[in-house]
Amino acid sequence: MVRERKVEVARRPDCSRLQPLSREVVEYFAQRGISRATLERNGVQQEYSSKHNSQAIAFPYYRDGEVINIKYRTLDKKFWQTPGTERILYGLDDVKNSAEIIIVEGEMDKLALDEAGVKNVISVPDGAPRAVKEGDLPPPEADTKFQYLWNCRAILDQAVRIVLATDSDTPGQALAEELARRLGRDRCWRVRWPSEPSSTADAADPGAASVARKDANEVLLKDGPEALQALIQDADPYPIRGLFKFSDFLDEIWSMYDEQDAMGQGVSTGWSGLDNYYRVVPGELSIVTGVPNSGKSEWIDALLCNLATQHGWSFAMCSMEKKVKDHARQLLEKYIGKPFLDAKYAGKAARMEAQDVEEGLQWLEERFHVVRCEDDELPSVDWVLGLARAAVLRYGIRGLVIDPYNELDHQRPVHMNETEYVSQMLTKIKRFAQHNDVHVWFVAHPRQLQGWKGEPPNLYDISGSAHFINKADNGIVIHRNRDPEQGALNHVKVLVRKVRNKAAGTIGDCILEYDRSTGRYKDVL
Ligand SMILES: Nc1ncnc2c1ncn2[C@@H]1O[C@H](COP(=O)(O)OP(=O)(O)OP(=O)(O)O)[C@@H](O)[C@H]1O
Repeated sequence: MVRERKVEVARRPDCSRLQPLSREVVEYFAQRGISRATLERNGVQQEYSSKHNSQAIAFPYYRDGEVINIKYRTLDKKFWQTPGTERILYGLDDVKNSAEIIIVEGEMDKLALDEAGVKNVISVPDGAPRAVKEGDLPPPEADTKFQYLWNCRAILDQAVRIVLATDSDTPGQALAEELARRLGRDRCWRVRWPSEPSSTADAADPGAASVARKDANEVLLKDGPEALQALIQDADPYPIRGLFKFSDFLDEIWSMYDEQDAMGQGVSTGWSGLDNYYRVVPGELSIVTGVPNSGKSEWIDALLCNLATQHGWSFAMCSMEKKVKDHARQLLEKYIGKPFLDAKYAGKAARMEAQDVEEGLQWLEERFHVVRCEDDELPSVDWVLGLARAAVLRYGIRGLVIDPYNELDHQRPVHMNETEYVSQMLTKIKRFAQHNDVHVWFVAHPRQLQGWKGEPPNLYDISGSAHFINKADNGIVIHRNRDPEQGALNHVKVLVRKVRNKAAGTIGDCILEYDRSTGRYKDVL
């Protein structure tokens, strides 16, 4: 059996007790710049409230000449509406068939604009929310707070330009956002109410009248009808998420100019020879490759040590192939400049003292954060980026190392090929880098090279996908000579094969000299 749906019929308010405005109420409006003629045009009346033991202003909400709701307001600002009535917008009959509609936050602002000769104005009935509600919009039938919009949809749908003239405070701006979400940002504009001048000259003059205005009524009262009309006329297009103008980035553009783009040109690697080709820019992604044992990890560690000591950077490192104690040893050797162990690799160099270890450990504590997966499973890229984000918030890291790529868990969905998968993963990493202003070094191995004769691999040799090179901001190949006839064995080539940001570098090769006992690199002069 089909259950009969109970249709709720909205109540109509009782208009029989409405009275013409008293002198006191007319005077109240006059003090706010609103004339008797405007009040009459909008049918504003009054009614005695026994509950409040005072007269209340009555704002009738008309639709097609019929009173659908009445909003009451005492002179000391107590508000109520007839329960059970249909919620609609105030002033609806003034915007019938209007291509342009102005929406304000209260009846007083609607009347203020009317006074200034701007008639195509409606007001929301219930003021502004405290904040924008997170998450997706509810379906219209569940959108109780904004039911008035859905009830007036036919009229609102006709507007091609909707000017949001809600208050300048936080709730007013939240209301503008909630309205724009529902009405469509592309046809919304917003009024920029005058704000306090920021110049110290003005601030220093306490006698200067405040120029900040919160709403239409205040502008009418303090600046007059023409000023109010002009503000409505000059409304700005409502921002559309994801669609910008360069002027939205003026601060960044000018600070880049004024500061000679100190960060955009990157910071020194600590090796002047390499700085000609590669400098480290926060927010970029560098892919580092090289044949096994070429020294990729060693070189990245040495670079991080330089960045830490010379620029005070700190890092999160996800180096899955290394034991933590070995990684600590390698970093300490670079920092202290002495071998950690009395072992063959140290040659004749004396090992570091316990005091050096103490000092170095203190430095490691400040500069490096280790990302490690405690269980046997391989970590996913999302897991690594989640921890790196935590390290940004907690420790302010400027760099992240993921070494190597193949030690991440690659659970590729069945519908995705490897190219798509790598592309999506690198997009996540780039987004992380950009949003957090963190430089990411991503180590990827080349595929097995057939008939390899000792030459450096190509970036396109990286196993998996050409996306590595396409998506990277920088592509670096680390290569070391293993043939004494070809040159010194401790020479390491840093082959900069891709640089997207011309302010930070260019393609080219640099040779560094490796000191096996300390793991340090220096320029070959
Ligand atoms: N120029 C060099 N001369 C001699 N030994 C070097 C040189 N560069 C690096 N090494 C040594 O090679 C070893 C491997 O270095 P590292 O782990 O950095 O290489 P990798 O390219 O990251 O290796 P893998 O691809 O296997 O991860 C280390 O013991 C390091 O000391």
